[in-house]
Order: sequence, then C-alpha cells, then structure tokens
Amino acid sequence: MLTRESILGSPAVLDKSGNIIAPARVSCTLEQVFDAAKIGDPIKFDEGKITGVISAVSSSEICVEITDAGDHKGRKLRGEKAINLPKTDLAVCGLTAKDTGDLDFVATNGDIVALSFVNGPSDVHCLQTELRNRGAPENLGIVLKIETELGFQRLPAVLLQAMETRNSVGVMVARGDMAVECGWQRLAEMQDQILVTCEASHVPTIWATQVLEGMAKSGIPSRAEITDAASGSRAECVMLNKGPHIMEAVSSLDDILRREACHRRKNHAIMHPLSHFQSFQ
Ligand SMILES: Nc1ncnc2c1ncn2[C@@H]1O[C@H](COP(=O)(O)OP(=O)(O)O)[C@@H](O)[C@H]1O
Ligand SMILES: C=C(OP(=O)(O)O)C(=O)O
Repeated sequence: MLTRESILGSPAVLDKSGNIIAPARVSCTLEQVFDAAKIGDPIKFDEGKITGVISAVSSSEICVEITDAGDHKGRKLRGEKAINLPKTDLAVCGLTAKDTGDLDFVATNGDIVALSFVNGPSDVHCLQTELRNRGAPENLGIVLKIETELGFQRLPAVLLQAMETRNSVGVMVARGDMAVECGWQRLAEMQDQILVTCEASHVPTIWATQVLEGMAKSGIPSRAEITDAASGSRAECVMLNKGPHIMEAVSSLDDILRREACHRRKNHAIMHPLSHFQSFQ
C-alpha cells in the first residue's frame, strides 16, 4: 500500500497460515501520484527490482499488487528507494515547491543546476523563468536529465527551448531511471539516439549511471563494464557512482578513455591504419 501521508514504512502483517492481515506500507512524497495513478498502471520500486500493478486508487492510498519481487525469497524494500510509474502521466510539470525553494540558493551559489525528469520544453521554460526571476547569472549551466520516454521523444524541442537563453546547456543520459521507465531492452537504442541528437546540436553530454559500477564496488570490473565505459568516450563527460574502490575506477576509466580516443572521436570511428596488424602486410 502506498500512502500519501508521510509515515514510516512497515512490512505486511501475516497470520499463522501466511495470509496477509495488513498490507506492507510505504509512503510516497510526490502527491500528484495519488491523483494521476489508474488501476492497471505498472509501478516499479527500487530501480525496478520490485514490480507491481496498481489494483485500487483513492486520494490517500494506492493499492499495489506485487507481480515480481525476485525469486521465492523475495526482495526487501529499504527506505528512500525510488518509485517509478512508467505509464502514468503524472502531470508533474516544471518544478516542485522544494525545487523552487532550493533554487534561491542555487541561483546565487551554483555553477550548474541539473533538472531531473525533463519531460518536455515546458519543464525547461519553467526552470529558465525561475532562474530569471531570481537574477541568476547567465553563465549558470543547465544540465537536462533525460530519463523518461516523453523526455526522449521531445529531446529536439527540449534542446531548442534550452537554447532560448544564454545559459550553457548539457544533457545527462540518465540511464538508471531511463531503463526503469522505458524498459532495459530500449536502453542501447535510446542512449545512442540521445548522443547523436546532442552531437548534431553541439550540446555536450554526460554518460551516466552504473559506469564501472562493479569495479567501484568490488575492485574488479566485468568485461561488459569495460566496453560500456569505453562507450563513454562518445560523451563529453562520464559520471561514476560511489564505492570503496572508486579511485581504481577513476584511474581505469582514464586509461580506457585514453585508449578509446585513438579509435573514436565522439560518434565517429577513426579509420587509421591498424598498426597491430602491420606484420600481415
Ligand atoms: N515521471 C516523472 N515526470 C516528472 N517528474 C517526475 C517524474 N518522476 C519523478 N519526477 C520528479 O522528479 C523527482 C525525482 O528526482 P530525483 O529522484 O532526484 O531524480 P533523479 O533520478 O534525476 O536524481 C521527484 O521528486 C518528482 O518531483
Ligand atoms: C543519473 C540518474 O539519476 P540519479 O541522480 O537519481 O542517479 C539516473 O537515473 O541515471
């Protein structure tokens, strides 16, 4: 059960035979969810690790039937984990009350402001207006985090809107939420298109989320991670997430990107002679 009231989460209460007497409860801070969600809408918790379908909605509670929580042992949902409703039009436009509060500080102290869940040009316009109203400097950078289907579809219009002001603009390929919102299968195709569109628009990009994650966490990368990190050379910036081995991850990333720079410039392969195979000439 998802509750509008901000309460501490609690697990389900079961009787001796394992029947649910009271459902598990978690609260959701985004109030619009309770007006927008509809029966049958999919819902995902903790980056898609737990999935469900909405089975009942009221203005204060949303009932969710969990359809997948891993194997028979299930998965624990801890505090502060993300909730995604990929097919629900949340009618969240622009900025929340907390965002506008935070902007008072950002406008005078920030170098860059990142806008999460950009769904269309109106979100960007809203940020631009709020920054102008606060007299934010023209050189305050704006990073647009593309993480939803709508943001992806409207990227050209989003970029044109961002270019209406003199603020430098960049795009983050926010692959964490994008995979949850749009489905894992679409990630490769979507990230490619974002990179190409941004290159054509002369907008720098940030390759984000789970880059060398295994290495940052355990010290040893997977083979797939190395290839993914090398693809970061197609962006202007790569974002790493924290972990006890982050220093090794940074230095490996530097090494991988330097090597890749000999073979690729942005989205274009450099077709120089393959020196490794000269002995075959
Ligand atoms: N589908 C959505 N459309 C618009 N805004 C959303 C959507 N999902 C979440 N948000 C907004 O974005 C906020 C989430 O921000 P945050 O988790 O910090 O994003 P990020 O994953 O970019 O760090 C929510 O509090 C909510 O205001
Ligand atoms: C960068 C992302 O967002 P967050 O800042 O929540 O990690 C993402 O979802 O990929």
